[in-house]
Amino acid sequence: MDSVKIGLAGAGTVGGGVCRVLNRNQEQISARAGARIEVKYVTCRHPENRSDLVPLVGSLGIDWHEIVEDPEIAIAVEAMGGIEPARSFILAAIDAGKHVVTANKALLAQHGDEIFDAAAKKGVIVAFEASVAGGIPIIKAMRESLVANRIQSVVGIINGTSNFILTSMRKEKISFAEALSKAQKLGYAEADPSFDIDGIDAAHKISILSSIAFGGPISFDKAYIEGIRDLQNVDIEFADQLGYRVKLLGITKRRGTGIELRVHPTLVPERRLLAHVGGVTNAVEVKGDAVGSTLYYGPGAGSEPTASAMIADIVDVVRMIGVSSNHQVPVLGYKRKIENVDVLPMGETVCSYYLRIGVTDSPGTLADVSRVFADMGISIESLIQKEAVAGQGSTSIVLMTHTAWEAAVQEAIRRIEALDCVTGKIVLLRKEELN
Ligand SMILES: NC(=O)C1=CN([C@@H]2O[C@H](COP(=O)(O)OP(=O)(O)OC[C@H]3O[C@@H](n4cnc5c(N)ncnc54)[C@H](O)[C@@H]3O)[C@@H](O)[C@H]2O)C=CC1
Ligand SMILES: N[C@@H](CC=O)C(=O)O
Ligand code: NA
Repeated sequence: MDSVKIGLAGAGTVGGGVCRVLNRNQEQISARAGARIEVKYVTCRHPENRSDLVPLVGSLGIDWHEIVEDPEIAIAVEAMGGIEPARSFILAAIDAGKHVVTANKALLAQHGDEIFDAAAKKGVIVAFEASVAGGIPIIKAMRESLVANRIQSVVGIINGTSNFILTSMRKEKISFAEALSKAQKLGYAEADPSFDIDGIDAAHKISILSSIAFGGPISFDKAYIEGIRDLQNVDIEFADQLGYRVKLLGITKRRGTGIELRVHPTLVPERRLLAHVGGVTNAVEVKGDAVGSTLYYGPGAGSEPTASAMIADIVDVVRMIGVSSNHQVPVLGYKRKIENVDVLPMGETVCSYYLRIGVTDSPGTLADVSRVFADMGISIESLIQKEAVAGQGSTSIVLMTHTAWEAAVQEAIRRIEALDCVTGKIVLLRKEELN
């Protein structure tokens, strides 16, 4: 059996997992790939601390240039994370005629155009299954298995860390900080965890999926992004009482001649499958005109689940070595715009809303608030007015709206916050019906 040599830059949670799984399942993987896959060279910042990897790989070093300059290495695997030097490593590897496998969604969301362009010119593959939803084969499903469809929407829980935090806060009643620290210890979080809790990582991922679904370049810069950092327990509890779970969702869907692209904490009806996806697990619902609604579920982060996706890419590349780039699966709908759809401004999206309004406990308050909604043409689906705590003189109105334009809801909030009877900022969460 022939052998294919790979060079791996980055040997942390993900890179370490790639070495372990490749070594453990070497025989099966090689038989399936039709070639023996050998990790010739691994680079990381502190090879002196990675004696565990020594028996698993050819050699360990610090300088990724060695991978790029080694003509024996056919596939450069990037698991360093961040923008630099990951971008330089990938571009140099492409320039040297190597195929690339990466888990780096931040890099692809921001520099994907440059990287895929360079790869197309060189006729090499850039594979990125691990970049979205960890071990779930969502990229493969969307690029290959759903190719017959006009995609209508992609909606998912695509950040394991924030889902882990939300689940722990709700079930174990532990604090946000404690849940985040647990997720970091388990290797789920990004090097900068604000990417996870501020929705940026989910936005990187949904931008990649949106580009695959609808064609055109990756539009991360046009995504609306809101994370879970400011989410309060009281809203998780109200949502529960109303029959919803709060999930951080990545959403991209057709609306008229455009597409919505957004990430925010979302109320998901309890009866939907996505409401019950807990911990680090991810789930993505893809709707196509031919297939209908499909759901992909599995571990969205962690060492070996992510390694599983990277090794699948490595095997795919091994099978394609020598095949002309015209016969390879195209990267995205990329550049050859499949359809002429642009990302809509957030004001032009349509949702139903949960609003919690702090008000003084005085006559006419509810009428004043309701009048603003009526004036803006927003209809209220349900409303709870909490009883005032004795002696405090203030209370909350919690309401759900029917679908409305985001711009109209924002204007209503501006007007309501200006009323004398309203105390403080209104809390807004969006709702998604799903299947
Ligand atoms: N941890 C996870 O569950 C998942 C991570 N990813 C992505 O995989 C990539 C790697 O993530 P982790 O393994 O979690 O990170 P990590 O921090 O555990 O590992 C990073 C590795 O890269 C090396 N490295 C970083 N910067 C370097 C530099 N400038 N020069 C040389 N070596 C450098 C470090 O020494 C370390 O070995 C990131 O792009 C991340 O977004 C993707 C899916 C899941
Ligand atoms: N930090 C990410 C890792 C996987 O992409 C997450 O929590 O989902
Ligand atoms: Na994946």
